[in-house]
Amino acid sequence: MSADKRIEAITARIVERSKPYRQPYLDRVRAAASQGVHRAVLSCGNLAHGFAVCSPAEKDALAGDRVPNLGIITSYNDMLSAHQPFETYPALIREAAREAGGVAQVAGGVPAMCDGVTQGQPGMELSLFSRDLIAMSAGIGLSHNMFDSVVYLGVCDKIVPGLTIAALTFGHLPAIFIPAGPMTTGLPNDEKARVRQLYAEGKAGRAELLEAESKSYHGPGTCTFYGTANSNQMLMEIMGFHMPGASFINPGTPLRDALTKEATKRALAITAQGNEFTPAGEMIDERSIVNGVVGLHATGGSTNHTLHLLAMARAAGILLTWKDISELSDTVPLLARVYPNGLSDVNHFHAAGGMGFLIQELLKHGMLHDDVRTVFGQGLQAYTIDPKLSETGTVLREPAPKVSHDPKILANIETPFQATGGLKMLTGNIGSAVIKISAVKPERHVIEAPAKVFHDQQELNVAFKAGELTGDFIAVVRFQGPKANGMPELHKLTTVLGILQDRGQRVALLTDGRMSGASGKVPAAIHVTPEAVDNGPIGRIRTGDIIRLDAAHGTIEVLVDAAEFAARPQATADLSGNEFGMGRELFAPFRAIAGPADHGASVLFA
Ligand SMILES: O=C(O)[C@H](O)[C@@H](O)[C@H](O)[C@H](O)COP(=O)(O)O
Ligand code: SF4
Repeated sequence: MSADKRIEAITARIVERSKPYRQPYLDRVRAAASQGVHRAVLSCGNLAHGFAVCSPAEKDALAGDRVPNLGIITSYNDMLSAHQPFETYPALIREAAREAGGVAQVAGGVPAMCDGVTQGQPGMELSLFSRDLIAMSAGIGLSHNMFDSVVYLGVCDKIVPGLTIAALTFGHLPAIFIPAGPMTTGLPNDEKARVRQLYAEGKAGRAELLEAESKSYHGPGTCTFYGTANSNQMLMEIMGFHMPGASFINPGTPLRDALTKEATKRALAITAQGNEFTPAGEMIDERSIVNGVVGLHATGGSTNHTLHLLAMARAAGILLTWKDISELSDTVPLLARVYPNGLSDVNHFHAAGGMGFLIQELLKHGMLHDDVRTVFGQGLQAYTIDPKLSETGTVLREPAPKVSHDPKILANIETPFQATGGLKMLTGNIGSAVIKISAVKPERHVIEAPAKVFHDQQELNVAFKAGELTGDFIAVVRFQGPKANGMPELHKLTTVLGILQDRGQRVALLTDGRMSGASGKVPAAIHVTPEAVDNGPIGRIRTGDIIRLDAAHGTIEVLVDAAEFAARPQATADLSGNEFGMGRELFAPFRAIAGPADHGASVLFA
C-alpha cells in the first residue's frame, strides 16, 4: 500500500530539497563500497596490528577477504542503567560471529552520558554536544577500516543519534543497532513525580524522595518512561536499523540474548561478501526518515528529536526541517499513551502490542512508507510482528495482534487518542520553537500571560521558594541555547511549574534551551531559535510583557509594539560561570561553532 498522499508530498519535498547533498553523499558511499573488502587495502603491518590479539584461525580468516569481520561500537558504562548490560555483549557477539563463520572485534567505545545523573547539574551542559562527540568517537573506531559490517550498542538520548550519524557517515558499511531493553517496571512514573512535587513543597523529606526515585530507577535497562531513550528504540525499529521486535525486550532474558545473537548473524549476512549487501547509506533514505518522524508523532516521542533527527538525516545528505515535522504532525494520529503522555510505561506499551502493533496500524492507513529497505530485508511489513522465544532458543516472530491488548495504552488507528501527532512547530515574532502537545491537556494549548524572565533555571527555583511565582505567567528562561551554555535540558523546572499548574495557575515555559523527553504536562515552547546570544528576539523580552503561546495555531508572539520591541537593546548575560568546571572548558570550541537548533544544533553540519 502506498503512503498517504500528504505524506508522499512531504517526502517528495524533502527529496527535492536534499538533492544537492544526497547525490554527492550517495556517490561517496558507492565509491567507498566499490573498494570491496576494506582491510584488503591495509598493509601487512596494518593488518598484523589489527588482528594481533585474534586466534590463529581468526588471523587466517581475516588475512583473506572471504570471511566477514564485524566491528562492534559499544557505549557500555555503569552510569547508564540502560547501557550497563552491554558489558557482556562483546563476548556474546564474538561467539555468535564464530558460529556464523565470521569474526567480531570491538572497533572502539564511545562516551555515554546519563541525562538522569546530570539533570539539573553542570554536566548537563555537555549533554547535547556529546551526541556529535559520540559520532566522532565511533568514527575513530571505524577508521581502522578492518570491518565489513558494524553493530552499534547504544540506547540512550544522544548515544543512538550520535551512533546513527556515525553509521551514516560510514554508510558504505551495513549497520545494525542492538539495544539492551527496558528496565522492568518499578514505582510508576506518575507516583515518582508526585513524591517529587511533595518534596519541592516541603511535604516530603529527602529520605522519602530517594526511596521513591530508587524504586523507580531500580536496575539494569532503560528507564521506563517514554523519553528520548525509548523514542530512540522506536526510531531504530521503524527506520529499519533494529531486527524486528528488538526494541522493548528486557535485559538479561533469553529472548534478549537470542535477539543479540540473531542481529550479529544478520550483520554478517548483509555484507558485500554475501548476496544481500545492505550498506546503511543506501538503506536509509528520505522515506526512512519520514517513517521515523511519523513514529515520533504517533507515539508522542521526545522533543529532543526535533534536534537529533535533523542531524541524523543530514549525515545521510537528507535535509529535514521543523516545518516537515510540524506538517507531518497534522497528518499522523496519536496512537500511544505512555508516560509522560499517559500513565503506562514502555513495558506496558510492549505488552499491549508494542512496535509490531503500532507499525501494523500505521501501515493500514498509509501513514508509513512500506517499500523501504531494512536490515531484515525489503519492506516494513516484516516488522508487524510479536517477538517470542522458540523452543530451540531462537527468535520466533508471530503476527502482531489485530486488536490492541490494552486500548488505553495503544489505540487502533480508527480510534486514535488524538487526530494529530505529538509535536508542533511554533513561529512568530520571537522566532521559531517546538512544543510537545501530546502530554499537555487541550485547555492548556493556548496560554496568554505576562512574562517572568530568568537567565538561569536556579533563579526560577529561588523565585518559587520565595513565593514570587504567583498568578498566571510564562517563564522565559533564556541564554540556554547551544552557543550560550550547550543547550541543557531544564527538566527540573517541570516539578515547580507542575506544582503551580496543579494549584490552578496558568503557566508555561519559553526557552532557547531543551526539555527532557520525560517532560510533559506543562506547556513548553522550547529550542527557541535564534537563541539569545545570537541576537534572538527572546533576548529583548522583558518581565511583564504579554506573551501568547498558541499551540493550536502554531504561533508564539510577544504582544509588544513591533517598533518598540525592535528598538529595545539586546539583554546580556554573564556566562563566565558556564565556561569552566565539570569539563565545560573542554567544550568551548563546540559552543563557538554550534549550529542553530532548527538545523540540529550540531557542530558537524552548518
Ligand atoms: O530526554 C530524556 O528523555 C531525558 O534526558 C531522560 O533521558 C532523562 O533521563 C530524564 O531527565 C530523566 O528523568 P528524571 O530526571 O525525571 O529522572
Ligand atoms: S533513560 Fe535517561 S536516565 Fe535513564 S539511563 Fe538513559 S539517559 Fe539515564
